[in-house]
Amino acid sequence: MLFQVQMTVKLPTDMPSNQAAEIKAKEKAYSQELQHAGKWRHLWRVAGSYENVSVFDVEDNAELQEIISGLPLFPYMEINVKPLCRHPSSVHDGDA
Ligand SMILES: O=C(O)CC1=CCC(=O)O1
Repeated sequence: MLFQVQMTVKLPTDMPSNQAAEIKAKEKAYSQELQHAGKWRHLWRVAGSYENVSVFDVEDNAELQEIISGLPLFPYMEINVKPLCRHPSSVHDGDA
């Protein structure tokens, strides 16, 4: 199942920079592991904001929830999830 997930990062302005850097490093490692595993299929920066648009390929809603709630930045993000299905005019296979 494919999902578009939009994540907007809102770190507290008073968070010490070393703590922020540590969380971001953990987030990077976590996301790269999932990208290598094929679960996190796309990761795009929204130009001009601390926000990304991602596409996840997961078994079900429960797996998506597990992945998202495990994000090190999860406590500091607004997250919007949209289920995706194949567009009838797409020339690509259903594999996104
Ligand atoms: O910087 C972001 O958009 C948050 C994020 C998600 C995966 C990652 O490595 O950073």
